[in-house]
Amino acid sequence: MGLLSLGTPLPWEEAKKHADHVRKHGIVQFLNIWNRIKTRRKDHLLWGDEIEYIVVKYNDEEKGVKVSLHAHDALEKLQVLELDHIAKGEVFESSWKPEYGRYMLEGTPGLPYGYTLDDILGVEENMIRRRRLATSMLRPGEAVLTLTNFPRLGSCGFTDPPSNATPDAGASMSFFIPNEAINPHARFPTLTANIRLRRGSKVAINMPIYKDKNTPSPWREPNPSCLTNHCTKSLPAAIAAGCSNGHAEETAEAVKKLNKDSLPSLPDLVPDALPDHIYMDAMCFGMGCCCLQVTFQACSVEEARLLYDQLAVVTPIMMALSAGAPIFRGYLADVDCRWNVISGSVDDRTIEERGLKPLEHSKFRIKKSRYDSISNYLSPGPMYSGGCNTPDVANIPLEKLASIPSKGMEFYKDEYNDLDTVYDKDIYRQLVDGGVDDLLAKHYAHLFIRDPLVVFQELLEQDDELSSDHFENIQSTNWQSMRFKPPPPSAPHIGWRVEFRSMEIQLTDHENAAFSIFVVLLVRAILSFDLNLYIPLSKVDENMQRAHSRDAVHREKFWFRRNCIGDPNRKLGDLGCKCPRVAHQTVAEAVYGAPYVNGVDHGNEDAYEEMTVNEIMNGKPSTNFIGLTNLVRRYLHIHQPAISEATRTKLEAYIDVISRKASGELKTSATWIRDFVAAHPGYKGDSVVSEEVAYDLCKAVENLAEKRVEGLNC
Ligand SMILES: Nc1ncnc2c1ncn2[C@@H]1O[C@H](COP(=O)(O)OP(=O)(O)OP(=O)(O)O)[C@@H](O)[C@H]1O
Ligand SMILES: N[C@@H](CCC(=O)O)C(=O)O
Ligand SMILES: N[C@@H](CS)C(=O)O
Repeated sequence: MGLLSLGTPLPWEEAKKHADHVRKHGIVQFLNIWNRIKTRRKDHLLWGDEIEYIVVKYNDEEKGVKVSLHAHDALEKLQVLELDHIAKGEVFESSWKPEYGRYMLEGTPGLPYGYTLDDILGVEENMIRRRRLATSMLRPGEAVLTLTNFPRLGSCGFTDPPSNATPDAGASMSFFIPNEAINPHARFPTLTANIRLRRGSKVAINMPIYKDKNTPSPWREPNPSCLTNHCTKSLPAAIAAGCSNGHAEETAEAVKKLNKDSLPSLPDLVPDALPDHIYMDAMCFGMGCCCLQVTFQACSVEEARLLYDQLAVVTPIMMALSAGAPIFRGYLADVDCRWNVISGSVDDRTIEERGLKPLEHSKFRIKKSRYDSISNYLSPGPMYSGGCNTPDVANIPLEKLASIPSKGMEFYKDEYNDLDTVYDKDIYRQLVDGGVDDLLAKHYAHLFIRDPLVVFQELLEQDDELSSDHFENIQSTNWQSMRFKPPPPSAPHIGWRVEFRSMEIQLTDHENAAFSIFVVLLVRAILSFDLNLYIPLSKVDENMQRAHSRDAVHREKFWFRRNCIGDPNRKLGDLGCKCPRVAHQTVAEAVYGAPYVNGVDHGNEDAYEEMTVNEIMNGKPSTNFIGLTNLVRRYLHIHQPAISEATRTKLEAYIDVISRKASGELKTSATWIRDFVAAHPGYKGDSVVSEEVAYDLCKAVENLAEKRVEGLNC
């Protein structure tokens, strides 16, 4: 959930006139923050998770399931409860925010978790209590699910209470998504409308259909009956108004041929709808999906930059492992993740920016949607990363660190920052003149090529010393696989944070806890062993696409470093370890249990290769690659005497979930859902997920999460 400012949102024609103002002041606001706290050190490694929920409403007699638009009322009750506690000066155990869908909730811990390993063990319990609390606010017949996508989102009559799509009006002008399904907070409909208007057409998302034994080939989606019933009168106008997307001539032809009594297949009617694909035309199809995000506070800006980079490499791997979205609009898709759907759902680039026409009115050719994988690494490299953890750099002022001419800096920039990312030169100059180094200036000058999408009349003029609203406006509508978050000016106690954003929500709290805790422990291992996970960003992008495909854990390989150990001879004490028992150990001793032998352990220092998820997570003995789960285990092992046996056993149980998902012993959520559909007696092998199948699926997911049935999967 992003910036929730309130006021009168400007329509796109007005908002765009203020884009330069928002950008310019946004950068001034960032510079004010930067110059105030860039040298701040020794913040604690706090962290928190964000869980997104879908609320469904069952009709047990008819075996029906809808998304419940009353979730919004439950959210209001949750927020009142939270505010009551705050008014009494108490901390409430959870915090609740709106999300894009009116049928969604977002819950976080009331306060971020602390940095001890015992703190980590409270996470699952907190998630369980959050689920119970949210459930207690529901109406009869409703349930809270942690399901990445509601399987029939956008199918006929998918909301409770019923509502109709209005393709000739409303924020998204969707054939499938009614306005009522969108959260009424001004941010969400305004984002929706302004993305469409800026783009010059509706968004167009096409996910390949999963070809089952009875799925026709080629598959041309019949016009959904709801489209026929509700929209025939206004359809020609709606298609012409919302759907031209650079195909104006084809659209005009389709409209001419339109016969209201016998509608042709969807691709015949709507030029954006591709044969053999599930077509989606609205922001809700993506932003109405649920994810699991984890935010970390780093001890310093340098450490935050390092974590941003290293974790970015891991985002596709964790996405593949957490895959949970095999069904869209009531059809089985040949993909397992939400990522490309969301990416398409907020793709506000104009035709020129997308490279379909020469640049005339737009300023840049832009390769990616606002929602996508990161485009720049931020850290000059592990050797300068240690921040407050590394005694030998802890006392060097940041200005000096950034200006040290180093082979490392050149190396990381040239070899790994290889996406040739477009950035705004004027903003880059504004940042550099304001004291920001090249890498960070390029990062923000890239994010700031985007226009602000939601501009509130009342918030145009701000005190740039006190507010970061203009900065957050652009920052929070760059939805990338990682987010680098400066401290807000209003909360001086908060430090530099990074947000890990690629994971899909898991069906159970145990799995959500396992994924969150694994990323937390990986952060510890990265910092303790000064790991080096860098590969070229172009390879990270390739990995992101591979992670998206069906059963990527078994069927794909991913680029990864053969050697993750930065400097095997470095002493743990030099990396900030204060424990006298292990501080004298080298990284190689800690990781491999033996001193480093040149060339034997690591081969070519900088090589990367394609590995399966199992190899990346559990190790590849033939190349001595230890695997991320084992690195995490080694981190726990070296601290063994300080960790109680009980804590160690519980942590191992979480690591084990990840390890067994990687090995295929446990199914991903997506595979579990696919298998459920395939085995359902009502499924006809034709890729169609009927409401009856969806009902039983939602019930099964609810039972699994509520532990009414023994963990089928975990
Ligand atoms: N100082 C902190 N250090 C680490 N994590 C924090 C800190 N403060 C809050 N968090 C955690 O960060 C997560 C996101 O909280 P935040 O209030 O930043 O949400 P947000 O603005 O909705 O973020 P985003 O829009 O980027 O997802 C929560 O899990 C919260 O517990
Ligand atoms: N729901 C979105 C994330 C929304 C946000 O950025 O807060 C997702 O699944 O990735
Ligand atoms: N929830 C996301 C997408 S609308 C945001 O507010 O940024």
